[in-house]
Amino acid sequence: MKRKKGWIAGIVVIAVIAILFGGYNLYRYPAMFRSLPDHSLNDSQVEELREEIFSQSDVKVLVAYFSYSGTTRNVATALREKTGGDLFEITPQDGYSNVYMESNSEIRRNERPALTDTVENMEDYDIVFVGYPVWWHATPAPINTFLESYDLTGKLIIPFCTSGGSDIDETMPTFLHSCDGLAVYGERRISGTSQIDGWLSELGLIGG
Ligand SMILES: Cc1cc2nc3c(=O)[nH]c(=O)nc-3n(C[C@H](O)[C@H](O)[C@H](O)COP(=O)(O)O)c2cc1C
Repeated sequence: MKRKKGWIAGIVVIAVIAILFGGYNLYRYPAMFRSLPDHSLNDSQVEELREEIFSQSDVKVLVAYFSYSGTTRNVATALREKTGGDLFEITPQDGYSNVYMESNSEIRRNERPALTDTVENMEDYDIVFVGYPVWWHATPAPINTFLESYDLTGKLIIPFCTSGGSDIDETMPTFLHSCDGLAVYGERRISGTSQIDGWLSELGLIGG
C-alpha cells in the first residue's frame, strides 16, 4: 500500500513539473503552437525581382520601423541617412501600459493591433526596410498589422531587428506569415549602427 502511494505521489509531482514547464515555455515562446504558413516568394523569384529593381536608375527606399524604447529607431534613422530613403514610424494606436504581458498576449492570439498612421504613397517605393525589436522570439504584432495593411507585391521587403541577443531567424516565421506573395530578402539583426555599411554593401545598396 505504501509503495502504491509512493508511485502516485511521484506521478503527481512529474505531472505538476510538466505543466509548469509547458506553461513557462508557452509564455516565453508565445508563437510556439501557432500555425505559421509561409507563402512568400522562393529564392529564384526574389532574385529575379531584385535584379529588376537594381537595374532601375532611380530606386526609391522606405525605412519603416517600430521601436518601443528607441534602439530600433536609432538603427532606422542611420539606415535612412545611408540609403537616402524616407522614414516611417509604425505606431500602435493604444500603446502598451504593461508591455511584457500585452505584447505576449498579442503574439499568442495572433492579433493585429490598430496603427495610428499610414504610408499614403506606398506605391512609390521599390524597397521597404521593415525594422523591429525582437519580442518573445517573434515579431511584435504591430509589424504584422503593417505588413498586411498594404499591397507590397513587386517590392523588395528587407527585415531588420534589434534584440537582447535573439537572432532575426527566430522571428522569421511570424514575419513571413504576413508576407503572402512577397519578396523578402537580406534580413539582418543589427547590434550597432557600425554594422549598417557592411550589411548595405552585402545587399548591393552601397558600393564597397
Ligand atoms: C516585451 C519584450 C520582449 C522581448 N523579447 C526579447 C526576445 O525574445 N529576445 C531578445 O533577444 N530580446 C528581447 N527583448 C529585448 C529587445 O528586443 C531589445 O531590447 C531591443 O533592442 C529593443 O528595441 P527598441 O528599443 O527599438 O524597442 C524584448 C523586449 C521586450 C520589451
